[in-house]
Amino acid sequence: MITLTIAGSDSGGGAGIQADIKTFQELGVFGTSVITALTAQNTLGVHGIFPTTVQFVEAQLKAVLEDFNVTAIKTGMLFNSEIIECVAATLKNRGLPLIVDPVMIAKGGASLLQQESIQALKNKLLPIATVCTPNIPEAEVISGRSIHTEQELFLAAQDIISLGVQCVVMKGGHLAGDKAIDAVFIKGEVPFVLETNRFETKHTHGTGCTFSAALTAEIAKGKSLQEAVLEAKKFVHLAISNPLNIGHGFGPTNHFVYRQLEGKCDVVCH
Ligand SMILES: Nc1ncnc2c1ncn2[C@@H]1O[C@H](COP(=O)(O)OP(=O)(O)O)[C@@H](O)[C@H]1O
Ligand SMILES: Cc1ncc(COP(=O)(O)OP(=O)(O)O)c(N)n1
Repeated sequence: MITLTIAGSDSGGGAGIQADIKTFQELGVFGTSVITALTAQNTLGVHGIFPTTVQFVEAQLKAVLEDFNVTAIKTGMLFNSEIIECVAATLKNRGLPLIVDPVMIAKGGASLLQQESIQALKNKLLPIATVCTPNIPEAEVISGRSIHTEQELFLAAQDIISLGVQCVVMKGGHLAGDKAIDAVFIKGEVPFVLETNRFETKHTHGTGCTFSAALTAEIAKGKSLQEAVLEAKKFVHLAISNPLNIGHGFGPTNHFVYRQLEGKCDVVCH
């Protein structure tokens, strides 16, 4: 199985391309990459961004797609409208599962997507996406609604599905409470929730990238959306709850532990 991640590089190794490739590897799929931007980043924050030219994004896409039999693709940090439009035009009509993690702002506050690119994300990329995995602030930006209640969460998910996405996973890492809850909306099906205990830690850098990469790996293996989101939730929960304590700030998660524990993790599904 071969996957492709189209995302930014995190020199600190906890998020972006690096988190994706590590996750693919741990889940037994071969990862390829298209790098949209270099970030000078560590556990203390994003210190610089150097975007790739759209011509070179296109060259990387061509090189990977003309040689490898890719079975699922994910996007992360896309940075600007030109890159989004290039990615969407290249992937349109290929019929491959596309997982869009609509990365906008790093936890430290750095902007990883230019504000004026939201329309390109909504109008070009999401209509060809299989799954979109927003956290709550990203879902608010895409849907244009503030999300404080279950009803607002449901309506925001419907708004995103109406853009053409088949499945929306609303990641609840930013919600308060002692549970880490993600709500899964699949077009035409009854929504469900995946729930684990919330692990008290500051080392959550790259959780969203890791979750969406695990989801992509499982979809590449041919798992159903329901099976794939469950396995991705297990992967990220184990990675968060067994921290490595690396760096002086908000550290990365533990990408090794899922394999070491053979994926054993309690997730409540209701
Ligand atoms: N402290 C935590 N304990 C357990 N799970 C968490 C914790 N923080 C986030 N998660 C889980 O990590 C995944 C990524 O969520 P989130 O942190 O919201 O994404 P992002 O990095 O895009 O903001 C979700 O499955 C979420 O429930
Ligand atoms: C290069 C790069 N891509 C994405 C992110 C954001 O990752 P995320 O999983 O949302 O985690 P935080 O950075 O928000 O902790 C990133 N930082 N860098």
